[in-house]
Amino acid sequence: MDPVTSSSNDPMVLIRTFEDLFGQLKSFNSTYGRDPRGVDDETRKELLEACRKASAVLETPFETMQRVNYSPFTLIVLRVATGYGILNFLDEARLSGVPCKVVHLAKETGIEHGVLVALLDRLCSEFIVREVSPDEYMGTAICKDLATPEMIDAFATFHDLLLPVWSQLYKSLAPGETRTGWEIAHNTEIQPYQWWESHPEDGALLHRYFTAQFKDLPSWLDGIDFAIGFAKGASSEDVLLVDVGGGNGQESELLRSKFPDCLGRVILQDLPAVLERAPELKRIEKMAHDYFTEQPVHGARVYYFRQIFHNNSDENCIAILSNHRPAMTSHSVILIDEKVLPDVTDASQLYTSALSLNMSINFRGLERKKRQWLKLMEAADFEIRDMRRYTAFGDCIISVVPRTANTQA
Ligand SMILES: C[S@@+](CC[C@H](N)C(=O)[O-])C[C@H]1O[C@@H](n2cnc3c(N)ncnc32)[C@H](O)[C@@H]1O
Repeated sequence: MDPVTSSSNDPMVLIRTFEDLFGQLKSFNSTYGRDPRGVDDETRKELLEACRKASAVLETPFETMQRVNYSPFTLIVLRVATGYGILNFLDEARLSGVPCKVVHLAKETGIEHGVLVALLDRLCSEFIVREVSPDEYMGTAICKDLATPEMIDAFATFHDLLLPVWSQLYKSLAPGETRTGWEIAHNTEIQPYQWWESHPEDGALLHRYFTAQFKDLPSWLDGIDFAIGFAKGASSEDVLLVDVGGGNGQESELLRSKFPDCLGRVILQDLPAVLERAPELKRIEKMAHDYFTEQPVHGARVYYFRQIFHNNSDENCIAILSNHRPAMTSHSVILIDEKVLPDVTDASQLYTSALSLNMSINFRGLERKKRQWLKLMEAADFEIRDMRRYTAFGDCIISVVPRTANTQA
């Protein structure tokens, strides 16, 4: 049903529906403490979507306009609140039961009293904080989840590195404009990953974010049986996995920790500056390599790409695949760890549609729908052997091999 145009014919039915719903939501809000025990994730997500739709329909045009216009402040306020440690003070207040006074926060952060109150009021309206009495606040259960080092990095990445670039999308789409949002925002032709190589602080922040962002979700190794499917019969000289563009190497490390008995080498490849900063990991070899040049490691069981193809246009992806074809033997497979979006969109695409725009604005890349993956592999002359979803956010492990078999053993 179209949520905007449809309406009930009978006002009494509508009034009763409002009353029932309001009563149920009030009861839900007073009993549900951010604890989904007993409710399956599918049901939780469906309810979330239904609430979001209901909330969009309930808004007046003025409310919609103000919500949209001020929406960047959610990120901006959380950047300040995590970066200045405000959420930590408020979470301590929650734990101790003693509210945190604005004068205390002003002294600790150096932020002016009036600005702090406005920040805290915004956090209250996001249900992250609650006002206990005038000028006294306390964190909620949501505050606890956001007051972590990983969240500081996440909000800093999006606020400092991405938000200024996103705001150039409109300009980048103007007739005759060929630059991406990234190129306009930075007034450069240097592409993001090359630029970050010479901006070590930003590069390190970004890679900390990449390392941590999915740590609470199932992993690609929950989607496949690596030991049976790929490592069977491998000797210690064989290359088990090449983690192409593997960043800090957390996925290689995960493989080693989940399958400590699998024989074979694990090689982490990325740009030189990234590998210099990456931690040393046990039983993982580092090798600087540009994936736009021919893959030097021949005959690996698996060439693994997580979040590489979405950073690249179809043309670039075809070049990357072509650069791997000569290295692959009949034992080799490419595993692509990426989102496969549904061919028909739905309201649950709130996060993934924004992710796709982010890829386009920065890299001329995109999150691909199933039909786009099929078309890309067809154009690259690769065959999709398997496509397995392992999270509720469309993350899939896609196994591909060259369609024209390599003549090597
Ligand atoms: C989105 S990150 C993904 C990192 C890692 N695979 C992960 O999932 O956490 C993309 C990675 O590709 C690397 N990269 C970008 N261009 C590259 C190139 N031409 N050759 C090799 N690696 C590259 C980046 O340095 C970065 O580590």
